[in-house]
Amino acid sequence: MLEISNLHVEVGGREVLHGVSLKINDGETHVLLGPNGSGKTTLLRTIMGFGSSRVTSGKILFNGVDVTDKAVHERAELGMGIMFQRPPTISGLKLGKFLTATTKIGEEHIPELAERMHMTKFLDRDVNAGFSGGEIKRSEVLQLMVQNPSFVMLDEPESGVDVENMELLGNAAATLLEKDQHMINRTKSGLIITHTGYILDYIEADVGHVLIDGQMRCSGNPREILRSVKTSGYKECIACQK
Ligand SMILES: Nc1ncnc2c1ncn2[C@@H]1O[C@H](COP(=O)(O)OP(=O)(O)OP(=O)(O)O)[C@@H](O)[C@H]1O
Repeated sequence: MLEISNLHVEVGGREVLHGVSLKINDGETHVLLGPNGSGKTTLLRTIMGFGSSRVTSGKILFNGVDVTDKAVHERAELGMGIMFQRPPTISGLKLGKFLTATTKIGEEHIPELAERMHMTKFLDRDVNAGFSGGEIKRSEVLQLMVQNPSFVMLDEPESGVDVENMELLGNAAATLLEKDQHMINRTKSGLIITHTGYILDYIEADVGHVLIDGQMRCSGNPREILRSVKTSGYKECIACQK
């Protein structure tokens, strides 16, 4: 579904990603770990096409289409969706109107999904205006549910979320990624940034990657990588690479 080759990316005039390659097949979920500031969010924003990230070389193929120079809305049309770590407030735009404008599954499904994400009373509020940390996460996942992307990117879905909301978000993310379907029938793929790995209690991920200083240093079993990082920090990954 997604194939990134030798991607170099500048942000604010400085190269942040130094030749990142990544392949995610149909139905696979990958998790991305790495120290603060290593370039994880930059990678997701670059895949989605946000202008702040400038691709200086390399290529992003999505279902065989070269999207490297495509606009965000074109990538969204092709089936990409992202949950931001810190989404902006959109004053003057009600969440309900936003969902109606962006839905791919039909607006008749919005009330039921809003209810599932405990967001019904937020539909009349401006997008993210005064939302708490957990409410923002629920709003972001609700937006993805109505957009129904085939490639789902989640940037730290666990941060600032209490135990009950984690369960709600984790189960919703599993639905987004069709985790109830057998692998061979699954059409959705995902890339999830996590520091804690809590999301892995709800989503069985297939591959884990470690990004350090803008380079992929390691790929493998996500739970093994997480265990190693929790025990020894990222120095094991650096030593292993060397
Ligand atoms: N607009 C910008 N201008 C300058 N530098 C930027 C800009 N956006 C990001 N950066 C820098 O790029 C580097 C990578 O940032 P990024 O947000 O991708 O890291 P991250 O791995 O997601 O970190 P975290 O785990 O803390 O969320 C950081 O050093 C950050 O300060």
